[in-house]
Amino acid sequence: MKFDLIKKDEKSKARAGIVTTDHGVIETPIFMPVGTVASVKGVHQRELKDDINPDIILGNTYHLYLRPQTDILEKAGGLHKFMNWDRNILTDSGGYQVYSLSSNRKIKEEGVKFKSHIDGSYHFFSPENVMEIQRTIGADIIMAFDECTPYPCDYRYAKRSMHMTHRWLDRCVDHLGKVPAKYGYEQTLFPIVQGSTYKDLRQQSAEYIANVGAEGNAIGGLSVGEPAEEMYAMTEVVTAILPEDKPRYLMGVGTPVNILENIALGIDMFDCVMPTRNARNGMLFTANGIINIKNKKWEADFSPIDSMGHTFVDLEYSKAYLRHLFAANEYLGKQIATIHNLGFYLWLVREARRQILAGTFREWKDKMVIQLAQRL
Ligand SMILES: CNc1nc2c(CCNCc3ccccc3)c3nc(N)[nH]c(=O)c3cc2[nH]1
Repeated sequence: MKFDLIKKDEKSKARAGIVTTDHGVIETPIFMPVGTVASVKGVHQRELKDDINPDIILGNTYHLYLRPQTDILEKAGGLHKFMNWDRNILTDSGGYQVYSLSSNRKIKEEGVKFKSHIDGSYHFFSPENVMEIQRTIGADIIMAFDECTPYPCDYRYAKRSMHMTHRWLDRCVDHLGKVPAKYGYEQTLFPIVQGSTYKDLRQQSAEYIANVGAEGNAIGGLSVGEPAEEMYAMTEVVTAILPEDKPRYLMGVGTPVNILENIALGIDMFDCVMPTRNARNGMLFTANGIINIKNKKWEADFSPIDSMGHTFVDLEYSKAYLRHLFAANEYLGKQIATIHNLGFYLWLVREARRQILAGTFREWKDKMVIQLAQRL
C-alpha cells in the first residue's frame, strides 16, 4: 500500500490524499460503507458501484468468522470473490464486535473467549488467530486485534487496557509475518491507538503506534459515548503525533458533523453504521439537516427526496412516496433510504476533498456544520 498526500489545508489540519492498494485507489477523505456480513444491507454491489461508488467497503472478522465461516471463504478464494466486489475491503479485527455483540465474553492476556450471538457456541479470539482469519478473508486493509476500552472507565483500567492492546499489537505484527497472504495480493495491517479520554495515555499510545511504522494508523476507543468535544480533543492529541505521511482512520465515526470536524483535525478515513442503520428507520441525512420520512408532514409532499440529487433515488422518488413505503413496511423503502444516505455520506466527504483542493475547506466546513444541524 502507498499513500500520496496531495494537499494540506492552510487553515486546518485537513488533507486530501490517495491511498493505492492492489484493488485500486482510495481518494481521501473517504467514508467506508459498512458491509458487516458481506453485504451493505439492502444494496446490490452493482448499485454500490454505479450509484454510490465507494472506493472501499468494510467487512467484519467477528461476523464472517461465525458465518459463512472461514472454510467457505477460503474455498471461494476470499471475500472479494465470494461477494463479487473487486474494489478495496477493510476488515475490523473483531475485538469491538465481541465487546458490543457477544453476550458473555471474558478478556484475558491470551485473548477473548466469547459466546456466538448466533447459536450460543463458545469461541476464542487471540491476536494470532485473528490475523489468520483476516488472511483468509483477504481484506486489503486489516485491523490489529485490540481492546476497545469501554467508556467511561477509570485511569487505571484505561492504562492497563492500553498496554494490553500494545502487547496484542506486537503479537499481531509478529504472527502476520509468519502467515503469508493467501490470494496473491497485499494486505496491510493498521495498528489502533487507545488510551480512552486520558490525554497522557493517548499520547503514549500514539507514540507506541507511530513507532510500529505501519502503512496506515487507526484511532480506536472513541465514538463510544464520550461527548463530541472529548472525541475532538483526543483526535487532536493523536493526529499531532501520528506520522503525517500515512493515512489516519478514526473508527466508528460518525455523524456528518463529526466527520467534518475530524477531517479538519487531520483524519482521512471514516466508517459508521449510522447512514445504513438509520436509513432502515426512515432517518434521511441531507445537506440541510435530517428528515424523518415517517413524519406526517411529508404525506403529500411530492417534491424529490433530495433536490441535490446525489444518487438516482433522490430525483426519481418523492418524499410522499418514500413515506408511504415506510408506512406500508415495503422493503423498497429501506433500500431507497439506504442508497440516499450512503450517497449523501459519500458526497459529503467528496465535497470536503474538493474544498480542500480548492483551499476553501475551512469556510465551507464552518457553514456546513451549521446547516447540517437543522431539523427539517
Ligand atoms: C461506533 N463507534 C465505534 N466503533 C468502533 C469500532 C468498530 C468500527 N466499525 C467497524 C465495523 C466493521 C464492519 C461492520 C461494522 C463495524 C472499533 N473497532 C476496533 N477494532 N477498535 C476500536 O477501538 C473501535 C472503536 C469504535 N467506536
